[in-house]
Amino acid sequence: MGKVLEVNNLTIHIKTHKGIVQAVRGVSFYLNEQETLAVVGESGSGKSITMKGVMGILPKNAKIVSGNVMFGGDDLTKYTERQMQAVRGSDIAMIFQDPMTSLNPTMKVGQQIEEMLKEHKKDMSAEQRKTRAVELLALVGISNPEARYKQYPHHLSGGMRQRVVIAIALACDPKVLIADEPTTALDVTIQSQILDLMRELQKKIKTSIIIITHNLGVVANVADRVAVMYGGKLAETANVEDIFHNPKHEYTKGLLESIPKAQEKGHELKAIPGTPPDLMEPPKGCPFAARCKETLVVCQNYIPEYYECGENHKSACWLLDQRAKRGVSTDEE
Ligand SMILES: Nc1ncnc2c1ncn2[C@@H]1O[C@H](COP(=O)(O)OP(=O)(O)OP(=O)(O)O)[C@@H](O)[C@H]1O
Repeated sequence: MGKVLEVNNLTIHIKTHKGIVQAVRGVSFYLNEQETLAVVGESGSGKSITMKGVMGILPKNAKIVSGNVMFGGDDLTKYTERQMQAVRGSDIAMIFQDPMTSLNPTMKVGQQIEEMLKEHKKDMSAEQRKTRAVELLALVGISNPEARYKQYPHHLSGGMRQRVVIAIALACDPKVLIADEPTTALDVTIQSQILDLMRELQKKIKTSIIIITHNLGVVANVADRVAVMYGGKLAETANVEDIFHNPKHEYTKGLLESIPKAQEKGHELKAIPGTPPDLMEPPKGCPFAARCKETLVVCQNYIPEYYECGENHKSACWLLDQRAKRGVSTDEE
């Protein structure tokens, strides 16, 4: 399967009045055609800034320091803002956390879908746009789409609004859809409906999807592969089965223990003790060392490289080093 997007060694710094935040520190990943990749990590791990870097919508104080974003044979980091505007929406679309902030409250939902078409599909007639808008509303599972087309966002429930946001994002058949926490603003039942919808849509329209979330639990049924981020770096990437059944990074294991299990009554949730590192002064060694139960001295001082743990499976953990495996101390003591 071909790669639709490839990010290599992306490094992004954010300038603040207190200093420079090293928000993304040499992140590399790829997205295959028709695949769903989940990027998972606690708040502040750098997920959103990474994707904003990919989309060319970084805040003004943020800058790509190095690395590239390869899409269709081009490096998007070299594109001008005008070129990126053409890419956004038509080739790569992004959905944000809160559907209410992405929708225009003063415009009917049908019109909002048509705006997207007007911008990117200039040869469509008004009639074709309307037909397409209604078709898209139906595609995202909105019943009675003809009537909904004429309604304003406040007429719709939260789940419906999120469906409209997805319809707008899909209007121009993007090759890649990036969904940033598409479900946090919604209740759990709606969350799973939206994720099911994304799964279904992927089969129908063959888009590649990146889902950004802090909740590893919600991606179990939707993702093909998972990239776990921590402290501005990727900790582990693997197929979803391996992440759940054969995790290699202590951070991934910690995230798994903190997933609420609905069936198990009295299941004790174990939040990972401690807090993520300050990215203004990132630790010298493994970013997770300070919270890791298995930490070695080497972890404090040197950043681990990525160890191959199987097919599509890489983890940045010193415990996977042959020396640690043989019981030889990699510590300096
Ligand atoms: N506009 C900004 N100005 C300054 N620092 C920022 C800005 N946006 C993000 N950061 C910092 O960059 C780092 C990465 O943030 P990012 O939003 O990418 O994390 P995240 O993993 O997506 O978290 P969340 O799930 O809370 O969105 C954090 O340390 C954050 O405080």
